[in-house]
Amino acid sequence: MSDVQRFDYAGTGLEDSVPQAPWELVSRWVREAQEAADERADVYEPSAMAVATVDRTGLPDVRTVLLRFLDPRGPGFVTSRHSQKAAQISDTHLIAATLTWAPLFRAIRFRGVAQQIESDITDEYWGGRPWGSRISAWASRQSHPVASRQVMEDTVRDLAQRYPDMGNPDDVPVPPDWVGYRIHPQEVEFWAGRPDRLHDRIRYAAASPADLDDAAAWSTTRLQP
Ligand SMILES: Cc1cc2nc3c(=O)[nH]c(=O)nc-3n(C[C@H](O)[C@H](O)[C@H](O)COP(=O)(O)O)c2cc1C
Repeated sequence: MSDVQRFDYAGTGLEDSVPQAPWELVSRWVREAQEAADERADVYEPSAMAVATVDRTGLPDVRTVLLRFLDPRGPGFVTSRHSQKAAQISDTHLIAATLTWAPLFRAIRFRGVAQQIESDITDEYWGGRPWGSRISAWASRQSHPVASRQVMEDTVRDLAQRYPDMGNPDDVPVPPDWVGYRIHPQEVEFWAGRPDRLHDRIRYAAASPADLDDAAAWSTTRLQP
């Protein structure tokens, strides 16, 4: 890695005066990343979010999911109750995540507890997914072993016959393992890359998990890069 390319970061700084609660910045940075992805080839999958959980022995785990819900209660994603992450959430409730937009020199980190998202919200989202994705979700017992790819493809073929694509959101029923989690945060940190690695970091902290727009709950600290 010694020949790694080095280039300076020209992110927009976080001035000393930031909003009292993190919601305004979270929603603005997510929106700006999505707008940048529409306009720039170097910004793609702006919703990709690394989500860390902890198992019952204290061993951390991390994987990428897509940010699918964002409101003042925190960022949310969908997954399977069969997954390793769901088991870890059930065991410890602890969760952290980061959204990183390297070409924009920006990142946001969240730490907090996982909350299950209300099923009317995740069911509605289910109906908007492409038919093939809905079939694949039924076919997969996420994070469990399978003998071969052929086994999965055979399962998909059987399910496609059972739930054919009629072009309707309810062609494929919501599977029982379909679940969404949100990160109800206790800490939110904004990172803005600046020239000469003199980056900006502003951390919002609350005494306990709080809504992102609850001005009374949050205090801010500037951290050294
Ligand atoms: C770009 C990208 C997006 C992904 N989105 C999701 C997602 O939204 N939900 C999900 O359960 N897995 C998603 N995955 C797969 C996960 O990274 C992971 O493999 C899977 O959830 C199983 O993780 P677990 O065994 O730790 O539970 C995505 C992977 C990538 C690379």
